[in-house]
Order: sequence, then C-alpha cells, then structure tokens
Amino acid sequence: MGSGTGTGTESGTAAQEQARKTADGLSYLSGFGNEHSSEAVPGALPLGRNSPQRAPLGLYAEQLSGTAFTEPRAHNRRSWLYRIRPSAAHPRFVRTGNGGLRSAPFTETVPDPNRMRWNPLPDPPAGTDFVDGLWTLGGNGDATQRSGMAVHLYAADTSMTDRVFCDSDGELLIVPERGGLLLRTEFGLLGVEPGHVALIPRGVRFRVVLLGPTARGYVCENYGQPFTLPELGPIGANGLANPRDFMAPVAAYEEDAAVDAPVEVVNKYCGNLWAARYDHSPLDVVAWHGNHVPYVYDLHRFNVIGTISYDHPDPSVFTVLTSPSDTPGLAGVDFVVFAPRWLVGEDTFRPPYFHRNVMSEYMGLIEGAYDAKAEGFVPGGGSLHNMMSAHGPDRETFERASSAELKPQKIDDGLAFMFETRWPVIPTGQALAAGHLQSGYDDVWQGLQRRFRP
Ligand SMILES: O=C(O)Cc1cc(O)ccc1O
Ligand SMILES: [Fe+2]
Repeated sequence: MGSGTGTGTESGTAAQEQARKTADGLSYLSGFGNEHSSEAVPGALPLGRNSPQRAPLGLYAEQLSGTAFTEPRAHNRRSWLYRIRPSAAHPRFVRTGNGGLRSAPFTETVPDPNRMRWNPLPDPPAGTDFVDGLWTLGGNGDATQRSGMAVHLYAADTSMTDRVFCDSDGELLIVPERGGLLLRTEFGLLGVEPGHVALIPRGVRFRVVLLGPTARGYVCENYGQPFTLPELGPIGANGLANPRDFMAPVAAYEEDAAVDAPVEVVNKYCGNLWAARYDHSPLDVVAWHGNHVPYVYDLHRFNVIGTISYDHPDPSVFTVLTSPSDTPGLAGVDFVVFAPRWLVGEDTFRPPYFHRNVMSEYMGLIEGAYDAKAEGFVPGGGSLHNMMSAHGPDRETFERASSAELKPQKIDDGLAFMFETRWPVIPTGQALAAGHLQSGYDDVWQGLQRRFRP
C-alpha cells in the first residue's frame, strides 16, 4: 500500500512555524501547543477559511476535535485536515478481539495496598505488531467518562502494514525502551527512539513501523484532559521541558493511485477494539492546520531543576507533561522523568526519601539504573507504589547514601520515568497472574536495622 507517498513541505509564515530537520532525517514543526500548519502539496491548504465551498485540489475538509468546541481558548484543541477521501467514507465497525488490552473502569482485581514490581514483558510470539503487542498492567477512572488513565506495555517484532490504530478513549504517550519506531500518522511521520517520547492525540490514526528487529516500551493512555506543560511558577519563564523542543510532523500522505488497497482501521472505543475496512489508506491527509497534533520530545532536552542547597525536592520538579483535573494542582496523571543531573545537596539524604504518597506511582526504566533501587528494577520492568503505600530507597541504597561522602555527584547512568496519578492504579488480572510479576518485592526493605539511640 501507499506507493504515492507525498513528502512534506511546511507552509505558513516563518515566524509562525519553524521547520527543522532532525537526526532521523525527518522534518518537524517546533513548539508545544502551536497553531501549526503544513501542506505536502503546495496550495493544498486553504487560506483565510477552513471550509471553502470547494477545498483546494479536490480535497475534503474535516475537523478533528480534541476538546469540546466551547472549551476556553487556552485549552481548546482541534485541527483541520484536508484529505483525499473523508474519514466518514467507511463501512460498519465490528468488534474484534481485545488481545492483551484492558480498559477503565478496572474491576478485575481488588484494590491492593501492596507494592508490586514486574520484570520486562516476555518476548512476543513471532508476527506481533504494536497493536497485538499491547498488554495492559492496570489503570483507573472510566474511559466513557473521559477520566483516569491506563498503564500499558508493548512488545512487538513486526511492523503494522495493512492496518492503522486509533484510540477514541484517550491520548497515547508512547515511551520506547527498546527499538526505534516510525509513526506514520494522519499528520505525517514521527521518528521516536528510546529516550524520546511520542504523543498521539485522541482519535488520530497511525501505523507503527519498527526501525529495529524488535520494539518494547510503555504507554500511558490518558483518558482525561490532554497533556500540557506544567506551570513554571517561581522557576520563571524557562526550564523543565521547553516548548520549542516538542516536534510535530509535516504533512505527508499515502495513496496508491493505481490500486487502492484496503486498510483496516482498528478503533479502541470505550474499552473495546472495533475494526472497519477502508477501501483506501486513511493516512491520506495532504494538508492540515491546528493544535490537536501528534508530537515527539527528546527527554535528554529536559532542563532538570533541583536543589543547590539542601534537601531532596519533590519529584514534581521533574514533570514533563501534566493532565490537569478540575482541581487546581491535582493531576489526572503526570509524566515525570528522572534524567541525568548533578546532586550537590549538603547534609542531605540524596536519593528519593521514604514516603507515603496520596498519589499513585507507576515507574518504568528506559535505560541504566535508578538511584532509589540498587537491584531488581530493570529496563523494561516497572514498579507500582499505589496510594499511601510506604516506599523509598531499598536497604542497600539507604545504607550507601546515608554514609556516602557528600561531594558533587553526577547521576548519569539511567533514565527512569513515572506515571503519577490521582487515583490508585488497579492491576488487571493478567498483571497479577503474570510470570514476570516479581515475588518477594517487600524484601528490598527488609533488614533496615533499628538505629535509634536515645
Ligand atoms: O518513589 C519514587 O522513587 C519516585 C519519587 C522520587 C523522588 O525523588 C521523590 C519522591 C518519589 O515518589
Ligand atoms: Fe514514590
């Protein structure tokens, strides 16, 4: 399929948009939340209006809404797509199997106060693509109420060819841990490597092409308000994830003028997978403009803020993206990164402290090691420290850090992240039954001796 692939040339004023080529050779439009525009064929994007009587070049105009029409401008997300065939031209969707995917509300297991940790997903059976390779660990909220989130992992060894995926239930934050991905989206192409993240907004169709022999990683499915950048408050106008480092694609379309090959659109809808067979590629958008767009972000660009005096700041200073709730400061889910940084705190226990958090923490590891865990938390694995569960440094880390010489120390041997959510993550049945669920995780906190000397 798709012999007539259009290449992107961006449009719009230079001041509005800055197209950049990155190491992967793809062109991008830079800036978080911008009103971007792009056309793969000059003249494809109407100027001055969204719905001309006849859209340019015989294209069909279509609006894709990510927020209600009437939400405040600061939150409003929508894009206009100019496509070869309207998305509406499709037969009925029919139910297909959900595979390893589960959705909110999560009711398969009883909420459990125990701390849990998993090893990486086992290798997938040969022929597993990204959609078949999705495996849900747990989540919260309700997809039909557009609240909460889900934690998924994926392991795949095959590219999607004659099908595309779209998630009507929420946006997908993809966090590769092993193997690069080329995401062919309605808006154009995104390259994402381990150490980068990609965001596919609600409802956007995309196909995942593997850039290596296998791919593995994590996905945060956010049913709630779209991820946005956190406020900076006293940090000032710059810092954390800088808006200019978020890259949206330039328009690129697929079509085979000679033979329209059928493409299955797999639609995750209120928790279940449905499929409809289009008689053409739905990645046929020749031009678009708007702010409901996919993007990639290189986590190495994160500007890490931390103490230069004493104490260990709360990890909210490491927030890359936040999905706000109706309560100010209370996130439906935050995406937090533990990136390379210097530790210089004086008279300070430098690794993460012991704590019991009202928020729930799912943590994953992209590479290397994490400074609170000496062993057992491995790349591709994950830990779940749900609401109010007591956790923190393991015994080995506690002992090392409480007697370490406090000279400036660079933490540069790992990249960990956290999905931190307002509600407990209820594990799926498969997550609790999994062979890769570690037994004896509690033991990492055993042997912390009584040190009290009154
Ligand atoms: O539990 C964790 O490792 C995550 C975490 C890190 C940190 O630096 C402070 C609090 C916290 O929950
Ligand atoms: Fe924690």
